[in-house]
Amino acid sequence: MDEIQIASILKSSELFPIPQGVKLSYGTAGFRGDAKLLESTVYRVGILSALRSLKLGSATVGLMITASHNKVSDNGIKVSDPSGFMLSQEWEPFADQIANASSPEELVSLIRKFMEKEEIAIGENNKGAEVWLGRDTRPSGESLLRAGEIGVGSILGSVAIDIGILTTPQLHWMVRAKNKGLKATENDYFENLSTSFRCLIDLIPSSGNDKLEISKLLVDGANGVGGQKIEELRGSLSNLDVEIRNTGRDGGVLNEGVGADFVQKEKVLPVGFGFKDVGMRCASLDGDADRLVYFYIPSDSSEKVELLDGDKILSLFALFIKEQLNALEDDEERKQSRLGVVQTAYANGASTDYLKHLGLDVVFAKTGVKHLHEKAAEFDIGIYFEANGHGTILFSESFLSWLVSKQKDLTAKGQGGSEEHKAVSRLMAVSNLINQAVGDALSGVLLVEVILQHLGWSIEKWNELYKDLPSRQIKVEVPDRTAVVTTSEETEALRPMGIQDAINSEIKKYSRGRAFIRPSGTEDVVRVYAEASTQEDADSLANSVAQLVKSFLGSS
Ligand SMILES: CC(=O)N[C@H]1[C@@H](OP(=O)(O)O)O[C@H](CO)[C@@H](O)[C@@H]1O
Ligand SMILES: [Mg+2]
Repeated sequence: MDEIQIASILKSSELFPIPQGVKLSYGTAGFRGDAKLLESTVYRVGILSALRSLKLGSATVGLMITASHNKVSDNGIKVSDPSGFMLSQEWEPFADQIANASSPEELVSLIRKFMEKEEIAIGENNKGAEVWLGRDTRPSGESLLRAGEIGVGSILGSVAIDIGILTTPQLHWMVRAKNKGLKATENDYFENLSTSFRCLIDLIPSSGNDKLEISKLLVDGANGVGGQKIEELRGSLSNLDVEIRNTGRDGGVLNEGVGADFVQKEKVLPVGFGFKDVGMRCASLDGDADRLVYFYIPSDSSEKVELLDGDKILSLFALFIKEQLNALEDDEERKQSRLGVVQTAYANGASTDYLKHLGLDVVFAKTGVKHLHEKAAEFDIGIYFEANGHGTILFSESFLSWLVSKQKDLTAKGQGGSEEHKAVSRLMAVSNLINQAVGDALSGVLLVEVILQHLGWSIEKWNELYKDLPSRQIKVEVPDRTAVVTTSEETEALRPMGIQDAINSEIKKYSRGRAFIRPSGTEDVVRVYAEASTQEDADSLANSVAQLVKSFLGSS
């Protein structure tokens, strides 16, 4: 790193002094916290993303300013690798180090060491870095984005491009497309969704179409960016009647009493929905539209909703994909294609039983989509979902090329109209529709909708795939959540010593009891999850485990 470069970082970092007494960690999904304290973090992640681009031959890297389902006064930042996936976990320690560097000099020294270790050069012979920056609708987003731009710009020769207000998955999709040399604008994203949706609609068997009159879908946009983007997309979609509420334009506050996180955790109606909507098919997105859950109001006697969470969306997708694979009649090898599903410890036990019953390979990963994504990528078709509604379907490159050649073969043999050809075409359309980079509520909604139309199913019928075991989640505020250390699958606590034995004794008291604790990676809390055969038991088990957490760790 030469003197001019050092001077550039020293000068710009003076603009963003680090707040006192804040310890930042890249966490489950990037840095998050009170927006007022984040400028220096975003500036520094701007530097990191420029270095990441240089490391990967000046490929485009994405920077997304969002705190997803957190309250509106929070914000956050996450990095999209050139592949469109999350930032490589190998770089997270560096992200932590520079975010916490206490002075401009320390920052420079950390960057210098890291560049040496990673053999990153900034110089005339290299092309500069390119970083695309997006943000959600939070009011703090604009000034944070400027801080990110200044961070990128402090690495000489780098270009920062402001892509504007986007959903997180849109930015990931655009970055992935750009680096694959494909059309990568927001319009291209919309066009890709509407074309592949249309294709799947056209492939619906006519008997499926007759069974169900297409009823209106109600969408809760969490007062965030997702509802606004569906509004933009709606014009180019036929066969989908959708009404969008909580777009954020009608005075509602982001994530307050609305959105996928609220509906999934509280299992009650979001603001803007009422008894007039009994029986309607409803979907809820989160603040940055990478999560999706469905729900309906079963009767007009309570606020409670019937929730169709990420597990149920995963089950619907798995069923549909399996049906298509089964139709590949004459190809034993590909019929055996490895279709696998990935869940976390938060998956409802009944969903896991159901998926295993379907004959699927079910594997578990740690919380956080980066962990699920990695495992799903090991299959020909890997479907992953967190119970909270974040997930997608990954198709391996080799499976996709097989599909392409199979489609050609069948057409050449005059079997263009065969069931097998249709199944191949459906799988190809799904791979285009569903966001291969990250979970995406927009593409998720479209896939759910077209599968329901294909099967001729109502939301109630879909809900009957299996019955959720009653569950309860609680957040416990403690002085130091890092005092909880878990096993790699997060189902057992190794520390504090003795707490797991105490939890086990509680679990034993309940039929189908299951419970675990883990420190949140996005909030300053310890999370408690419990499941049992009745809601009262799940609540009571969760409460007693929460008490244990308080007595072992103290309450704050
Ligand atoms: C129980 C739960 O819902 N945890 C969420 C939450 O992580 P925590 O580490 O539990 O705070 O936010 C993550 C990012 O959105 C998401 O991936 C994850 O599933
Ligand atoms: Mg989100």
